[in-house]
Amino acid sequence: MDFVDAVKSAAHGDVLHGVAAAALLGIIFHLSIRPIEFEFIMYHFMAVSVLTFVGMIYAFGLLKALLFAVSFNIAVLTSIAVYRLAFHRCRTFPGPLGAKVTKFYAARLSAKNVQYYKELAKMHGQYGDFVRTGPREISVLRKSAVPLLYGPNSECRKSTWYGQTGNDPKKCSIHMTRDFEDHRIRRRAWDRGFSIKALGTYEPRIKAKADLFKDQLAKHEGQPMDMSAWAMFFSFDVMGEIGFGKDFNNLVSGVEHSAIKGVHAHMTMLGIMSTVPWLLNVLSSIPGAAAGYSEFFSFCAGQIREKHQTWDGEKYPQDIVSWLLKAVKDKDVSAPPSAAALEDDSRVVIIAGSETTATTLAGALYYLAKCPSKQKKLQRYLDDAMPAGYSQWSYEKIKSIPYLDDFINETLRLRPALLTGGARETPAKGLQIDDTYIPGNTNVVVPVSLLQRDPRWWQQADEFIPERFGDLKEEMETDKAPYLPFSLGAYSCPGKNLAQMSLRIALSMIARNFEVAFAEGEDGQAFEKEILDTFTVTLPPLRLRFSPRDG
Ligand code: HEM
Repeated sequence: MDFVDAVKSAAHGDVLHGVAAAALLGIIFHLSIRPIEFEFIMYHFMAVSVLTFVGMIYAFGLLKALLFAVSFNIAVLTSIAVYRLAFHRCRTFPGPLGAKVTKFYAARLSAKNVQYYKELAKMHGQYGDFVRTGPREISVLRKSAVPLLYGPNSECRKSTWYGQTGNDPKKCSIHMTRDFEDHRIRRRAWDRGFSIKALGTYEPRIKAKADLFKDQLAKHEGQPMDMSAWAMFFSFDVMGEIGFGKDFNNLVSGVEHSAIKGVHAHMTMLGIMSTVPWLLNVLSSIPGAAAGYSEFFSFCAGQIREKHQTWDGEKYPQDIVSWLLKAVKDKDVSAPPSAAALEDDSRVVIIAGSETTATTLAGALYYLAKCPSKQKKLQRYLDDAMPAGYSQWSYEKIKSIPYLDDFINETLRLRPALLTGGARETPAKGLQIDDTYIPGNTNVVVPVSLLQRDPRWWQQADEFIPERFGDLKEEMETDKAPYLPFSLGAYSCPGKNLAQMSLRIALSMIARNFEVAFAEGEDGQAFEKEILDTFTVTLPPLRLRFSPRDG
């Protein structure tokens, strides 16, 4: 009996044949969708499934429809599991059984404590440097993987993770653009906004924000202040100013901007769900499901509208979004290809620019408090550069204090702003990493936070030693160790110089003007151990006390 007959017989009450036909259909369905990136049409598939189910109820009645649907789904899932375990191109890689079958395994691990990077560490401890962490995902803990995945000649594109907000390159941000060529072209508009000349226009405005920060620290002299929150206020205000030419007013009010609140409130959920590449895609397609972000989305859209009206296209752009608008106005090929893409880019400005800088600044302040001798050393360099006090501050002066950069670099080594992000997909021909061949079209994760603390390449790996980037560089073989807090290559961070500028300005202001110590009852343990892996990092509170140094 062939398949059509089977369906007919089902219609005539032959339930068993119907169930078998549905199961067969399930297997055929799985085999036929295997070559495509099905995660990107999952939402459509689900919608079609619901319609088909309703049609089946109409044709066969509820009970039979249920039976056929269950049979179809069990067959699909069994076929997927058998294929992934026994026939998949990644089948020979070791890893937990659950991870080999489904990415929901990673979601479950992430949901435990939202510290997926720790789970990755455990898996690498158990299975070695190459672990199958998803059906077609390998996590690699090898220094040699870095240039192959992120180097200038890498042929690896962004992984399927980047398709989770939709896979239309005309509508998504630069960060979610997976196609090499599309990305390369769009990157030019961004890079103009971070040129040396553009940075020169940003510097005095960042300094003005740092001075507002200084006023708040002085006002709260000796009182505990949550630096996870205040570092965020600083960096959001900087990105408001440099990203949009707008005052977000966090530093003055001491309150988080309402548009950002919703984003932060949903960061944990985002961190868990984004481990399954299609889950966010499906949810974001359901009207109302992303309500938590709606204020942030409409805020950014409003900012773009406002800019369109107020921006003088003849003037030299004063902020990053104006650089993107200029590309649109000039009909430059690098311009965001649609209004939706421009809006998405504006959201990236805030998220990519603020969260990362804030967590790094909070991290640096943590180390100031934790390592008083390093704090003293940094203060000596700053005092030498400004013997008569902070009034002598200039960016030129602090930029040439190598220890300030060493301090920031070491913070970024121990506390990178992206703990496990930045996965890449191997080219169709695959990728050879040392003696291991990774098959083509496989997502590869390089857990940066583990790599940057790996004792195989880093001496006294868990200790905060800024000198490893300076006087002890040769002795500690720093240049040979894997270090990529801003990632590397074509998709690396375009905002690196801006971030470094903000961090130098803020850290030099704080260390020059204040003694930094843990507040009473704070020992930094939670800040050290309880950071959440939500693509960017979510920090627990860090209560510090600031006492003025001069007078
Ligand atoms: C300490 C601060 C910062 C750190 C550690 C950092 C780190 C990173 C990393 C690791 C990536 C690569 C992400 C990936 O591969 O998916 C990235 C991308 C990006 N960053 Fe940053 N970043 C920082 C600050 C900034 C700032 C201030 C901006 C300014 C808006 C910015 C804008 C971006 C953008 C637009 C991308 C996407 C680039 C692309 O896909 O071509 N970042 N950043």
